[in-house]
Amino acid sequence: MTTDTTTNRPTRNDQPVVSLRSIAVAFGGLLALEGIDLEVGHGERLAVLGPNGAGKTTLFNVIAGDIVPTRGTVVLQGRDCTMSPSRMRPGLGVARTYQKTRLFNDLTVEDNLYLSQTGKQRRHLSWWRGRRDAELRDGARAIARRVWLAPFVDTKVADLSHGQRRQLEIGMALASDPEIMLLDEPASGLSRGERERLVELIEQLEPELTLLLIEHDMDVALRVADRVVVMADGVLVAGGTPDEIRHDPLVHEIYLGREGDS
Ligand SMILES: Nc1ncnc2c1ncn2[C@@H]1O[C@H](COP(=O)(O)OP(=O)(O)OP(=O)(O)O)[C@@H](O)[C@H]1O
Repeated sequence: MTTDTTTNRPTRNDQPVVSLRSIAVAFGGLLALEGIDLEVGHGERLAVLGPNGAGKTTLFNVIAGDIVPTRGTVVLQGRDCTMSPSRMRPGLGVARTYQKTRLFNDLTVEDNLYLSQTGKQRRHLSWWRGRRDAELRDGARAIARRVWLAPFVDTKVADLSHGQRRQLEIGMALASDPEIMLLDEPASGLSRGERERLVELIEQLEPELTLLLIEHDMDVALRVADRVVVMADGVLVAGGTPDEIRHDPLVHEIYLGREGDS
């Protein structure tokens, strides 16, 4: 494996970008994940489906370093990262969004994006040194354009619509220039029109970006993904193309059946 000396990240090769091997996570007596083997390729768009409590967020927490697995190995871009803490993961190319919004409501869109770039300071001091404030301002506005918020750079987050906040959260994650992006229920609580816009936004992100998406909305998940895995009770129970998953009776029983019950 070679390393890009400017970013200190492993460079692209044929290895999977994300490789989880025999992952288990126990919370006391509860096994939230068990025997998870999962590989995600460069630029792949993977949707993770499953009913409440299936283990989807725990899976993301393991990839993002928020949880050290009880057993198993996490390999990101060829590097064993099992024990590396979450603060190191952006340097390994990982960014994520959360179910609950983590924006600064009283600041503008530009200020939020500005600050999300300065967050790199801790991670890439060499990157930060010599950069002028104006460059970071330019960077913030460039990210706003990437997430279709250019007309709102001077708008306070508190005055954005729910959908625009989701767009901004994706922008905040993009600010660390990630190779792997974890989107945790980006469409939750959005109107039909907002969901449509979000799907289009996600679809036009750079094809090189590897994307993992947790989404309860099957329509959103199956449109955005080129591969889907389904979880239930901490294990992977199905996987395939969106079309295969759409017609899988087991998936209907496990996922849609339970969702319909709730
Ligand atoms: N920090 C924790 N401590 C104890 N139990 C936890 C913790 N985090 C998650 N769990 C439990 O682990 C299981 C999996 O939770 P997880 O949040 O990963 O599921 P999920 O598929 O993301 O659910 P949802 O769709 O509701 O977000 C659940 O039973 C949950 O209660």
